[in-house]
Amino acid sequence: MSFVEVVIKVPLPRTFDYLLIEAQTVTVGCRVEVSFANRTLVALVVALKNHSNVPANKIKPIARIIDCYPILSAQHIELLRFTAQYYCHPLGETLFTALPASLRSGEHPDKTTVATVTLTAKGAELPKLRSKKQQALLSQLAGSGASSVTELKALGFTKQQIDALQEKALVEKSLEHDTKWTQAPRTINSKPRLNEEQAAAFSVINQQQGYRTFLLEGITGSGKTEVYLQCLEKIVNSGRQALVLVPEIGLTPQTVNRFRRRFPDTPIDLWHSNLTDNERLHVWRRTEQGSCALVIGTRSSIFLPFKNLGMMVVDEEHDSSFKQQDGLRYHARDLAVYRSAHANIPLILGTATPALETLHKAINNKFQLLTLSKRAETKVANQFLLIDMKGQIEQGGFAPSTLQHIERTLACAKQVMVFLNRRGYAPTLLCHECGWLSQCTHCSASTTFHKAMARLVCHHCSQQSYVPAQCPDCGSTQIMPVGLGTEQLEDFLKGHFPDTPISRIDRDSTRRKGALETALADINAGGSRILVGTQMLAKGHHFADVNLVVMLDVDGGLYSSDFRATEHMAQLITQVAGRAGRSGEPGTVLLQTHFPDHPLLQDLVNNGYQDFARYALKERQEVELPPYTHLALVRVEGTNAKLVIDFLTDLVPATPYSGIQLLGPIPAPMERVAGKYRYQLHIQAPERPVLHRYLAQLLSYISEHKLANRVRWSIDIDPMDTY
Ligand SMILES: Nc1ncnc2c1ncn2[C@@H]1O[C@H](COP(=O)(O)OP(=O)(O)OP(=O)(O)O)[C@@H](O)[C@H]1O
Ligand SMILES: [Zn+2]
Repeated sequence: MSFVEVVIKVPLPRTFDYLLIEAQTVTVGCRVEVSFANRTLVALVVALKNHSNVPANKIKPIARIIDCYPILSAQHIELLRFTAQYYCHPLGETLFTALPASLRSGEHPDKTTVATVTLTAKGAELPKLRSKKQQALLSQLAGSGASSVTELKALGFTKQQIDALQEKALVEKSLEHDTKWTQAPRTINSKPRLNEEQAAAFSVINQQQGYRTFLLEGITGSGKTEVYLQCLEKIVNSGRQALVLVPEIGLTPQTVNRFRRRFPDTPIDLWHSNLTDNERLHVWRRTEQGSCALVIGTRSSIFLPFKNLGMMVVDEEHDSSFKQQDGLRYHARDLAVYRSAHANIPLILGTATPALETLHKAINNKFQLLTLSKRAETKVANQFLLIDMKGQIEQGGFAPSTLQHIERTLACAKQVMVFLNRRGYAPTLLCHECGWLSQCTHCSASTTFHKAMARLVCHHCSQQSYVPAQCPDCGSTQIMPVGLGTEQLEDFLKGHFPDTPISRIDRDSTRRKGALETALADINAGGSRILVGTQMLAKGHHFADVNLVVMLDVDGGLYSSDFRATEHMAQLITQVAGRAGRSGEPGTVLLQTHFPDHPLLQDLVNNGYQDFARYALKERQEVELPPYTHLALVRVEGTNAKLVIDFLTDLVPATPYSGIQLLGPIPAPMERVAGKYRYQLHIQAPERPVLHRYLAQLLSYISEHKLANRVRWSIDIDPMDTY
């Protein structure tokens, strides 16, 4: 008798055996249909065996075999097995999380192909068109050759525009996968000559055979991307594929265009959360069949099944968007390290502000440190100025001297960037008479006042309500906004500089499709002179004319209960500051703070992130926090606070476990979100194997616990924040 061991998408940390009837053949990595708890479900075969411990009268046969060929290779299953085990997540859920939705639901892997678009001979003549967008699409294609739909969409083009050109017979779509690109040498467009430091880093990486992780620590604007591009050239020229992981908001048209311009006839695909299910399936298949050379993708592209991967790059490796914050809480950068070691290929982690974990590994020679200490285009470093806000008479959140700086910069025909990491008009409303504050009724948080929408919005559960005309508590009409948001900054600046065009970039202003692309294009064309924005504006952009960067409210990070807060603050300040003075003249960075003498802030602005980070590592070592110890969180939430606390209390053993430190149950920093109470247990160990052994025991204890089904619980390995 033959049996198959399968995983199913259920939250149980185990596999299931089914019987293979004679004449049925199936291999590991194929999907089958099985009956499970009176339902028919898609399952994935992870092993074949001759024996099963399930009694013969209990074992059920497979209902149907879906695939003749495996949809996951053994090597890929191995990566996902590791992921499941490391992140203490059920293997079934892990495998199904990695798969694109269409494959999860049992559809044929070639159910869909999303076209590649090329100019026809008629299109190549670039006829004049009435529609500007269609004209732009034509010239894009003239420059790029065949382009994937995912790429064109990332550049802001739409399906309608592509279809319109097809109707006019100016473009054609082809549906086939082909690997022709691996044979012909690629066209590589002109590139700058690397400076000395870039050349040194490039030659080390380029000579690397097999696995090695490089930390490319290069200050903002030092030309890290240029180093990636030149390293990738060798990979695609040898017919191998590469994955470039970028933060969620790093996938800008500018980034895409940079790769496209350098590799004009190389198949490039994009992977991010806005793809349709069909597009996802298509990119998945293209990587698997080897028909695309480069994927630029966000976090989950780490699970793409490349046929012949030759290199991986993680850009802005410190970015917290690489960590998934629910379900399978994996860190794409950490999995990239594992994956490249297994595939025996080089990995580049690039950043101006390495995560302390990464820096620690580089200092201990687990990773190789490569440094770029000079800006590629500007010779002089930016100047930092701390504006002491104590006792200042603010206008719209700005100190008078800040406004003077802005005025002077505008007068020199340069652009100004104003950064505040809070969207909306004001973070809360206050009743002047009784002290009432606008609070979310479902969360322990205040609701943000959005003036243009005339709504109060909770940024944690998205609940919206009308702005009250009177205080709900005392009936007073003296309700006023307190605190600052980007919407208010824009309002104020428009009043203060009435003739100056201003762009605001945050989640609210860019909700409409194409709005972000339009705003960025406008900034780059020099149309807007003041840019106001949240972190969407902070990273990766190259605005040549920005000469002054103003950061408001940097104090939050200095006094926070989260041990990573200062690290994140320093990264943010450095990244935002790096937007200034990117071409030619050095820029100025103004930080408004109430604590200009704070030692961390002083260290950061006088000695730079490099120095700050090494000092911060020492501090972590002294207080035995990651990366010197390893941390896991058990997070529990539920509508009944008592059940949540009882359950967590019960997980704390009566006698301590050797090598393990427990803290909790403690309330999460935001104790209630969307009506649920949230508590956590911190588990810390100096050695990773000790932590994982303990977690394995804990998991089996939880699986038998009578309260485990009455609350929502999860385990977070290497948590990025404690919220
Ligand atoms: N060797 C070089 N010679 C001339 N220009 C260069 C060179 N290397 C990079 N540049 C240019 O310098 C600018 C900054 O380079 P790049 O974007 O690669 O830096 P980065 O380190 O990736 O920046 P950031 O961290 O801020 O995103 C770009 O306009 C790039 O074209
Ligand atoms: Zn809420």
